[in-house]
Amino acid sequence: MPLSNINPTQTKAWQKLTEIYQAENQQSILQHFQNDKHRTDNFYVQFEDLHFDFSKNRLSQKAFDALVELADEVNLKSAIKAQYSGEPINQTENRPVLHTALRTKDEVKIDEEPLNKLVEDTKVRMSEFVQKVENGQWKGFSGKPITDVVNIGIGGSDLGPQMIVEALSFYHNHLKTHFISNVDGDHVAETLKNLNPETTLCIVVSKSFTTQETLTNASTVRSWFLKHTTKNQIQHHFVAVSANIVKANEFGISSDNIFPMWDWVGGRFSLWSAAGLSIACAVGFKPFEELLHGAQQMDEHFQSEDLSNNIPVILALLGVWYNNFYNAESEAIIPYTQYLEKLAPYLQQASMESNGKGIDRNGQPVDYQTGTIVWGEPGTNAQHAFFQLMHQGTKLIPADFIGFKKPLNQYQDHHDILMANFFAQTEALMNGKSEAVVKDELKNQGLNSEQIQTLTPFKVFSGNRPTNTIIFDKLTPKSLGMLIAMYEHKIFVQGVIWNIFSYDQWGVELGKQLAKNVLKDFKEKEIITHDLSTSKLIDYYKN
Ligand SMILES: O=P(O)(O)OC[C@H]1O[C@H](O)[C@H](O)[C@@H](O)[C@@H]1O
Repeated sequence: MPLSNINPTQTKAWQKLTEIYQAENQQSILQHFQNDKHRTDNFYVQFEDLHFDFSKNRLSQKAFDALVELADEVNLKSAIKAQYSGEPINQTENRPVLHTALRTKDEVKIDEEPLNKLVEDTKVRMSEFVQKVENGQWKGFSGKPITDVVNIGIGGSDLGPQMIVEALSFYHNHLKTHFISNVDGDHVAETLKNLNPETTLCIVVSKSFTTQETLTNASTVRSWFLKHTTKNQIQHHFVAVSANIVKANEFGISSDNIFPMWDWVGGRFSLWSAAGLSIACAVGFKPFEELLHGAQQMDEHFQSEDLSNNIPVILALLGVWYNNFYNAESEAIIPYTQYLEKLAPYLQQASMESNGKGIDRNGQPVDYQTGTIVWGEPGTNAQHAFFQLMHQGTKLIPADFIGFKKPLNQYQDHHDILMANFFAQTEALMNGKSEAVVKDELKNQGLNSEQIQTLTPFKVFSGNRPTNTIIFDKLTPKSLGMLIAMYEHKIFVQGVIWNIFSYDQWGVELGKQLAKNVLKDFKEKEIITHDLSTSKLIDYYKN
């Protein structure tokens, strides 16, 4: 059964939400606290070691209830069922969406064909491979063990693995992991500079094995190897992860060295598959399985928990509330750990490639806003960069603050300062600072009344800026798996509500197509018609 096809703005719940918004949008978060003494109990969910507090939002209980009704009215529950049961909910590509099958023990089938064995067999192969590389059994052409692993891929074949590898740095083994993604030759050059071909292993990750950037980078790295070794021995240094075995073979990678990807796993959701081989190489296979286990726990929560107590659903509904009623354009992700430096770039692809769509599931242009702009940086650095705008700017930027109770390294004093900032920022964003308080402070500093009058407006914080607080005990492979699966499901829920297809990405094709034409212009002097502006610019580049 396809996903239901409901314009969200035509639902009863949307009507209700519009009325609630009109009646309540002038109420501050602080007023909501005054109106509801149990707000901190009502607006939080504890699941495993995940503490999710959403009390600091411009949201009354009534608005929250209506948002849950919206999820109900667009048949979210049956959409979740459809996804997990392998129905082709990626309709424009006629594919199921089953990255969740990579982390479940339940039986999963597509058209009566069970997938579990495929998944398990691949995991066994991955585990054996990783073990060999880790313990030095896998040798380079000159008989030396591998010291460096290079992931060559782009988009989903890079961002997820790279983000996780970086996030789990604390758990790394002796292997050094590198990522080459950009077709910019400087990226390859800088990476190869410090590598020894004798001890380097490349994992070429490309679901299609036709991606221009990845093939260009992989060919350059292959040539680098061929300067030092023979064609036959290259097998010691190249493995591939792909759904296109033929193309990977053509590139020169033997079938024994190819790990499968499947069309029922979208690129940006593929880190749980063999696309995560670089993760497993960096931390070992067991921690990789713990990552999957964390994600699987979040899957269970998402599937079985009531909508009103369901963390990804609540996150998604809050996003819709701000995007469609408060007209917020973006949302910030602020992890208070340097390990999650790559979380925002990863979520940009996961979210913006999924929900950056303007055509609904009827094939009609939508007349409401869809995908938000996702951005962010770790705290406290972000505080010294863009928090000025979040505190006093004219834009409403709802933010997720992600923190951990315990640090991974020994510097507890640092962690206390970090977390003090974490709590203080959400407090400041919500409470702001009133004119009266500012005036008092300036008076105490000895300023005269004229000076106080002049300075006060600049020092006032309006507050009322919403945040979610997400706290785990510790950054572990398991908690990381939960966190990432939580955002995956948030994205899915929003796509269902906005009545768009979240799992295709046609919008990336046009640029690729035109780049091929431009390249032809560079190389073959064959003139292709461009618009005047582009022609002039190409001419400038060529001459
Ligand atoms: O894995 P590949 O087939 O090389 O694709 C790599 C990436 O390129 C595409 O253009 C898409 O935008 C991404 O969703 C995808 O992850």
